[in-house]
Amino acid sequence: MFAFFSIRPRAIGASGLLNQIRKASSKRWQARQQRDQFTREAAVQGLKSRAAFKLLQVAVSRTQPNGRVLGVDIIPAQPPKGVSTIQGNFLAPEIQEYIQDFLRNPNRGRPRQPGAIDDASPSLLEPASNADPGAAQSDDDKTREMTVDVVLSDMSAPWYQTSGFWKRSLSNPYHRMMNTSGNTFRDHAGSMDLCNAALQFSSKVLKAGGHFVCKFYQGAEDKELEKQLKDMFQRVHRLKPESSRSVRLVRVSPTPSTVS
Ligand SMILES: C[S@@+](CC[C@H](N)C(=O)[O-])C[C@H]1O[C@@H](n2cnc3c(N)ncnc32)[C@H](O)[C@@H]1O
Repeated sequence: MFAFFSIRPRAIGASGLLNQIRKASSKRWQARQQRDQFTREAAVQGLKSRAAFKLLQVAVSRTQPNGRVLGVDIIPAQPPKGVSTIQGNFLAPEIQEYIQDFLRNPNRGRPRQPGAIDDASPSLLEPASNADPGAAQSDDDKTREMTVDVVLSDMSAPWYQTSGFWKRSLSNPYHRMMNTSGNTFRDHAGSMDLCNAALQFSSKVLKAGGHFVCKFYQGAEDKELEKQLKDMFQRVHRLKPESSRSVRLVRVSPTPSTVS
């Protein structure tokens, strides 16, 4: 159920008070941004925001010159140069299948060479092959699909969009939705679903020796996630990065055993 509320100031004085509160909160936000070492550093390095410290732009710089970086988000996001993006719900099986298709094709996400023919893409002109799409994949086929070095998830359930609907350009998409509801249990449960989906997906695409990183909100179910990680990977680290302001934690697991 959705409910709409509007707050109408009862007297002119109340409107002034609201403005003052807004200004004070905006000043506090600005002061905190200026103090924040990671925001300052991001500005110096020309990165999009402090979030970039955790994510895509860093991924691009670490994987140059031959790597590929694919970002997935349910809301429109302008990718940094050198990143491919898919807009879709990662929890939907068809989106995960689409991502796997992308990964299977070694030419996707790379600069096109003049005159090169993309052999790995299915032709739109020729009839589809007679191969039974439901045929079971052999173990060899599955292993060949495990080509990814790092799966990194900082997904957190988007909250309702409340402003910015008028922005319609791709380079400046509408405001990001809030990423926490303020309800600790709800944030935790939502983040566990997203981490579990990312982990399950990793078991299909991560190569032996690959890494899995995910962000989650602490709670009752995270022990179970940690147990699963320990079954799949040789080392599991749990930490709260310095650049994170909130109580969220990140679990990092380098040097995994073979994921099957
Ligand atoms: C903390 S933000 C990450 C922002 C982004 N990494 C960046 O650097 O700007 C969490 C993101 O997870 C996305 N998200 C949440 N649930 C998702 C889902 N089911 N599928 C895809 N993306 C999702 C949200 O839309 C949001 O942009």
